[in-house]
Amino acid sequence: QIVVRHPLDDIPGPPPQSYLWGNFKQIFNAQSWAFHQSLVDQYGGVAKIYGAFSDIQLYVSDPKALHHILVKDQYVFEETNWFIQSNRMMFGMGLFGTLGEHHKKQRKMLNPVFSTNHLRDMLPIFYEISHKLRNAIASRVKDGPQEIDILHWTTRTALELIGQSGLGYSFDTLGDGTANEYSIAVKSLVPTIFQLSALRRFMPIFVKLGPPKFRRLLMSLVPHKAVRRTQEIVDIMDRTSVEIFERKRSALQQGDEAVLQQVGRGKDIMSILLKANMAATEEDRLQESELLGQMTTLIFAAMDTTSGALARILSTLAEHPDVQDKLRKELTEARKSNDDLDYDDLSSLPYLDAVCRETLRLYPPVPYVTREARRDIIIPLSTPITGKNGTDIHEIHIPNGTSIMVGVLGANRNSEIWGNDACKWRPERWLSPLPDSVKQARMPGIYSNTMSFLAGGRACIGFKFSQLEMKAVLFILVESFRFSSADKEIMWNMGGISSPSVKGQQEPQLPLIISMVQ
Ligand code: HEM
Repeated sequence: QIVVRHPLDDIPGPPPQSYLWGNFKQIFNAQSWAFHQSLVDQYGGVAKIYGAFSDIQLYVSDPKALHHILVKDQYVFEETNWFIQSNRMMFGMGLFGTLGEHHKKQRKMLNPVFSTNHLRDMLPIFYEISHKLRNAIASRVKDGPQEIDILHWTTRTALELIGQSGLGYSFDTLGDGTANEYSIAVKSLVPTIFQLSALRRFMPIFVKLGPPKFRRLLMSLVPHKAVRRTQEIVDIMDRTSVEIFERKRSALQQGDEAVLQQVGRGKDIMSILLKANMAATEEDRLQESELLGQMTTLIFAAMDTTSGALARILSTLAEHPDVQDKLRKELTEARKSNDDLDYDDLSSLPYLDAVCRETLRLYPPVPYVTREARRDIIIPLSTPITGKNGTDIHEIHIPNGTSIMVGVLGANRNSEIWGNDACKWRPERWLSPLPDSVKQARMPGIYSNTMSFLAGGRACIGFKFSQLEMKAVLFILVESFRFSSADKEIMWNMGGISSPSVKGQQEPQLPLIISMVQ
């Protein structure tokens, strides 16, 4: 009998549940939190897991291995083919649809747009929207505490924040009027494509089936409601992007006065990008289709991440009234006059910063991402793991084609790095120097020794933008309102982006009791 050995045979990990599903159902279910955590607790920085048809994959949270996967050897460990191909179909040739040098060229053009200087200009927009949100909630709770689905409001706010400051376009006045077609479409995108998680994996085959028109026809024949809805959503997003883009371009051609008349007053990401692109050398310049592709990419990347993070912070504050009171004290003391705080003052409020960091560490809105080795490669580990045969493993030979789950959650909650209270929400940890183990771990993440915004050339381009918008919203909300838990069990559902719901109910929501601060 011939026994074929696999290079990853010695790596320990949980047994597959079945040949067909491997550990797939344990990894990708809405309540996989404990399973992800157990991979780190039981097996260390690298665990072997099985995908569908028992495809051998790795769950990685070891800092040095992550540095290789996301930074040093990032062009070996690219996004998976199905991710890139399905993103191209949905968002066009934006940052989520390109690889290698092409992606690098787009980042080069986009990075300066996210600079601190531009962010400073966006802060007034963030405040304006936060005040609208405040007024909308105040009108509902002025006569006494009310149960309010805060996710509904953080989602509308997050869309308006990225709409105005990203696209220079207002989708929602945060009033009582009905939502427009675009906001309805974009809000249902993530839940809809979540239903297509398995089908998306066939995208690399699908895109080879002839020209786009033919594929579109084929797509319309697939007997699946979510496929049809995705098509509708993509069409609406595409139509809107083209319309906004044309308006922007014509304003730029008409000159400064016309630019200033627009929502965002020409300070939004797309206006800056368009201007920069016109001034760029031939070699650096992006094509029009690439600029268009960035628009829905930005909305998609910014909306559910930000709204989920804001909702998570508010519900965690509701569970910890002492922290909420302490935070409110910091905010009210900081507001010396009626003015909103400027960029530097808002960014450097220590307790607000600690609350944001701690929530994003413990509850990363994107709990994992996937990558795929595009050739055989060896990666070293910071901490050796014990192989199945009892010997220490210091480096791993990864075969071409292996899928990697980058364990954001696992890395952020590692007790060897963060201490025994790694799984506890404790903002105070950020107010004194972090333990030496955190510095020594050298986690490659771009944000506060965590992986929440990832690392390397595909790390979150909007991470500073996101900090600032969240702080502006939290400043206004927490000084005005008191948040407490409603008598309902909240489930946080793991997915590409995590979202809350009430136990026993499907649709995303997060009810909290809100009252005015007297
Ligand atoms: C709490 C909020 C946010 C979190 C936790 C977050 C997290 C992430 C993560 C983990 C990635 C990597 C995804 C992957 O490789 O598959 C990413 C990428 C990205 N994010 Fe964010 N993000 C947040 C907010 C934002 C905001 C507000 C913006 C825009 C203003 C933004 C724009 C992007 C873009 C464009 C990418 C793609 C980058 C690339 O491929 O080069 N994100 N984000």
